[in-house]
Amino acid sequence: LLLEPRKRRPGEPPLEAGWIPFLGVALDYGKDPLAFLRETQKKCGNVFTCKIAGKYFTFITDPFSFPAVVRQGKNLDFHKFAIGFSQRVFGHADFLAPVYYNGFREVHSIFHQTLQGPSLTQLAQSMLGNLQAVLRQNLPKGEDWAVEGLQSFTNRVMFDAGYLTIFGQQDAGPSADGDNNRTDNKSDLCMRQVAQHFLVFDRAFPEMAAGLPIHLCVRAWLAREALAEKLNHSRLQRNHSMSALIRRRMDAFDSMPLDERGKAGTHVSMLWASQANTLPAAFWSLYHMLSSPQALSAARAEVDRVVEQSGDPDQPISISREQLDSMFVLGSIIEEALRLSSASIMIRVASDDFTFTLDSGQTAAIRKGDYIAMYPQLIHMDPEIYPSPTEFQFDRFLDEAGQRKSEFYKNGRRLKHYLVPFGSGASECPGRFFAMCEIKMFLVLLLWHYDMELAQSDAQHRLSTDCTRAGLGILPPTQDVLVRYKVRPRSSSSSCPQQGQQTGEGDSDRTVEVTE
Ligand code: HEM
Repeated sequence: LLLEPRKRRPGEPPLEAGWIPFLGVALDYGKDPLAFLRETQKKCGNVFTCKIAGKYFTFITDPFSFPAVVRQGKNLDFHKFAIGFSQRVFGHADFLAPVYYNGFREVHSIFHQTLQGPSLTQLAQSMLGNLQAVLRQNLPKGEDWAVEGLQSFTNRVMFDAGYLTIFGQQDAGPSADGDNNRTDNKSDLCMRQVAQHFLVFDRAFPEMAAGLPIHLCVRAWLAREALAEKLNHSRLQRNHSMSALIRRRMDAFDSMPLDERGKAGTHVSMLWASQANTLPAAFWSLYHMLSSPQALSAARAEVDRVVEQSGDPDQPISISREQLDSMFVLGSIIEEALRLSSASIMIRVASDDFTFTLDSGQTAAIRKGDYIAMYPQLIHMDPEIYPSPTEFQFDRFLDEAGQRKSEFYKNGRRLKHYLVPFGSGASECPGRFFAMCEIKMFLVLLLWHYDMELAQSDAQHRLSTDCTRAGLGILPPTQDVLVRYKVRPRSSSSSCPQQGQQTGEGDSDRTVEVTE
């Protein structure tokens, strides 16, 4: 029965089932999803169903119809797909089982309580302290240029600071020179191992997303188990300066009928969610800024203006809520980098047969169990919405007054969903404000403390995105590029973020607040 070709029923959207049994159009889709969807849209219109690896996906490609999907009526379920996938990849419990239902709802509400609103201020404050500490430990202090891969540099700094902010740090005890605030070699080595395991695990995501069982991706499986070992509750309990997000999740999981490995699996999923998109997004923001002389000079002027107001340039940077919010140039650079590199897919499962009505009034009959999919890259690369869509224009998200631009049009109508790197509706990323904030702070610190430029040969050629990860979020570059950097001469005494130290929420009196 599985091999019997599905017939299009009256009222259903056009069906692209390909000619290969089971796979359907999986190969064409997998080669270049954006090109495939554009072609099919031209042929079939704004709604069509594709058979991909035995499953039926109905793509809604008209951005004006997105709100009807993300409003998530009773017929469209987000959790069924997301939890099934997450369980398979991270090896945690099946949270759709009735025994976990109430506990899971509570766990889900923790995202918003700890990543947004007043908690975000604390989290951002902690991240700023950790970023300054990591930079202080890693960057050259003399006047010579250091040379490194931009991706490896970004991953190192952002992974370490992000990890310490979310999971806290192991108590390393006083170091030989008596400096309690320094991370000694032992815990530094530990952090490098965690980062290495994370990258190995993350690299296997395209295969796992395509359905390959993790046990067949042996290196990824071993890396995942090593991460789960690091994030088990007895170890985490020894960490200090842990975020409220993880503290509250630990309490919630302790009150559920889960074994220790099952609890650790949920923390591995949180580690992945907090890092997998942030690292490439930070990379592209920095890369595009360094590649564009206009972007770099506008960003530097903005940072100098804002940071100089905040007191003693020799002290670790403190940034108030208003100051961070007033950095529209950096905001525009990050949003433009996200627009160019984001290739996520939003999926819902039809929990019943129903009829979907598009914004135009056109209807489409949907079968129970089919997937409804939206692919925001179609919007991000639409030349009608974004002229010269493949070009980086640092001021694309600035209006005439130099403030954040939020008016974009298609067919003369204003769009609600013009930039969707964080998803939308029930599945919208709860960490989006924190993500914007941490990338902004990363750029502020680099611009303030360092001179940085792409190595000459790398400055001339354009990097491309790694499309094998299409559907998974922010695409990384296909290769790394060299960057050189040194301490920015400022005054005789100011150099790098000297006094910064790793901080947890509430550890520091710096003020960093961000707007949602
Ligand atoms: C630039 C950085 C980021 C991007 C582009 C991004 C993007 C996304 C997207 C597209 C989704 C929805 C996936 C879906 O529809 O299934 C998502 C979900 C999620 N993200 Fe992010 N994210 C980023 C950073 C973060 C950070 C820093 C955190 C936490 C500290 C985080 C936590 C989460 C969580 C917990 C979910 C799952 C939400 C749920 O199950 O309802 N993300 N993210």
